[in-house]
Amino acid sequence: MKFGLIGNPNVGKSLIFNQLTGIGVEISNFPGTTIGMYSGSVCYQNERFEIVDFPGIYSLDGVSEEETEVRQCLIKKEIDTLIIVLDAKHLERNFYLLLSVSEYRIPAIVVINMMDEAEKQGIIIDSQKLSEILGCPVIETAASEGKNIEKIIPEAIQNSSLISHKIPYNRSIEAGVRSLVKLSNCERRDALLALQGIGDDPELIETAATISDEIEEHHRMSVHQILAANLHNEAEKLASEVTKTGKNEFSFGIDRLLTRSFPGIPLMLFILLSTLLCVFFIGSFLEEIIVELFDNLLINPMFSLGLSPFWEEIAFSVLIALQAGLGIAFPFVFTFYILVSILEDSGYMTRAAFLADRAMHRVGMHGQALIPMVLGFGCNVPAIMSIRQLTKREKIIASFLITMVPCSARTVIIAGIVAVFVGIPAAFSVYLIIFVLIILTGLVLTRITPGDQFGMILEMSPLRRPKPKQTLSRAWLHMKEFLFIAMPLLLVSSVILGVLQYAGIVQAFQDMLAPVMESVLGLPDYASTSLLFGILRKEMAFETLAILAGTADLGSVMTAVQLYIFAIVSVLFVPCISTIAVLYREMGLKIAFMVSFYTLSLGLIAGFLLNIMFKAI
Ligand SMILES: Nc1nc2c(ncn2[C@@H]2O[C@H](COP(=O)(O)OP(=O)(O)OP(=O)(O)O)[C@@H](O)[C@H]2O)c(=O)[nH]1
Ligand SMILES: [Mg+2]
Repeated sequence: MKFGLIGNPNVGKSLIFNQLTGIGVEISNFPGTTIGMYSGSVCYQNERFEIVDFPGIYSLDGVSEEETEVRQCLIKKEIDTLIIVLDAKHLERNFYLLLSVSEYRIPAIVVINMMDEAEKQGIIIDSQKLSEILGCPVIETAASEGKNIEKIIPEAIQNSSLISHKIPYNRSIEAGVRSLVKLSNCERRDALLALQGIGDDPELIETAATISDEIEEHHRMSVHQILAANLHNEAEKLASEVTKTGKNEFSFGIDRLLTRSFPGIPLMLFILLSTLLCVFFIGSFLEEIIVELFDNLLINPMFSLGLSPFWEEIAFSVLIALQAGLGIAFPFVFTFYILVSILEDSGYMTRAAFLADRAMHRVGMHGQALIPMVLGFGCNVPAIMSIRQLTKREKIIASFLITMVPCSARTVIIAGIVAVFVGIPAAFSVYLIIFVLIILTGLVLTRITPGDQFGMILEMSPLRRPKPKQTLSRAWLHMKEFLFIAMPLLLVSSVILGVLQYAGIVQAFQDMLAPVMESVLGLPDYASTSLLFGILRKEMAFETLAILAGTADLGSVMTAVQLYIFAIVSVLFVPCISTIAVLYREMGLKIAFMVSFYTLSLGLIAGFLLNIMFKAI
């Protein structure tokens, strides 16, 4: 038996999935967290059951990749029982999806989650009545408190049933569906989709087109619009039948402050700047401690061992790699993710996205494109994966812009090199340069990329107090990736680098590129090797610089200007290999190549211009 958790974005599906399976998929107070499907297993009475966490969707008759993916899964009957998760505070909107799902004739149970918040807002829900209307079990839960989660699986196994509630569609739609079912011998659900032009059977689509043309002519509305209106009306009716709303939402007043241009925008700048300052301060404080411990306890004692030059080179490379990885990246990455998790879980991120929306429109993208951009601050890889929901034109623009967004690894470079060795104002100026370049790139691409620009409603996450446990576990989820993927990669690369250095190959490579490094960028020759390693993972540009310079105290071997230029070039220069790989998968070779070429040129040109400018001063 296979269960599927289905529901709108941000209703708590992944939290429920984690609690049922013990797996730790990412959860956050930001719509669209889950990208793709996660599968896990849950044990009940000595039997194992599979459970799938679907990405959040608003409807099943859209054309976005997520909606298509979920729809296909339901059509192919890959799921035996659906667990439909609703947000108790937004039943009306959530019922829209529930009603569309009911057409798929899959046994289901309904989980009304977020009951804790609904109760606080004085919303009373008659779940008994809802269960009677729908003809399937309804459970009230509060996943953040673990309330009633244990009831979900037993109920789904024993009592799940088809939703018997019928949606009163417009008469001409019902007539159209009936004739299509008779003519093409298809299922009712397929007829409903075919009338909207969705489906894989060209014959069915063709027959449906003649019927829908008639309906559309008669109603002067598309079938899609008529169906949506019918579903909306029914969802509204259902919600009013089973809910009683109490007091107004407490966040209303605060929300007005946060989302108005004034004081919203100054507040946003303040919050974002303070977040970066915290990363810089806490990160450098922790960094100093770790670097010193490494120097005193491991690196200096290693030199007194009297190893042969070859082994000394290797041991030194490994120790410096460990020092750079743990001492430089760890403090910044961890602090960064804790702060970002707090901002997201408090619900502030969607408010910031809302404010930035207007600016984004000028850059040619709508609110929904902001979600990938915000995700990009963490890591560009999931950000690129989440552009699937955008239109082709926006996908192209987003591919360029997201790969320029300073992700956590770039923050490590900016914080670890510029903030520590050059100064905090200089670190902010790097962000400023990047943002100006992102805006300029966006402005140019909007002009030259063909296609329409659409409007889009961005859903606000509720404002809530972040939970320390959840914040820490999210930061840990990202740290795990750093420790188990980045650290081994760094260690292996450092050994290879050590061997190549011993064999003189690194020097030969650097000599070849030395003219570019020295005369164009004003950097020492070994910067070329670091930049190359930075393509593996961005922060490795910084870590290998420390390895090649032979010290984590970069200020003693490079000037402030050199460190600044190095940071700018490595931050802009070619996205990391994982980003290029997802770009290739999502957008094809041409775009992946164009983005890489563009960022490479941008990095080198910016470095060159800065070099000339600093020389002139
Ligand atoms: N107060 C409260 N918060 C909850 C509850 N369930 C989930 N949350 C919070 O709601 C937010 C969204 O939870 P997720 O599990 O990521 O939601 P999702 O439905 O998987 O979202 P998408 O992946 O975007 O579709 C997180 O911050 C959770 O901690 C609940 O019952 N009560
Ligand atoms: Mg999720």
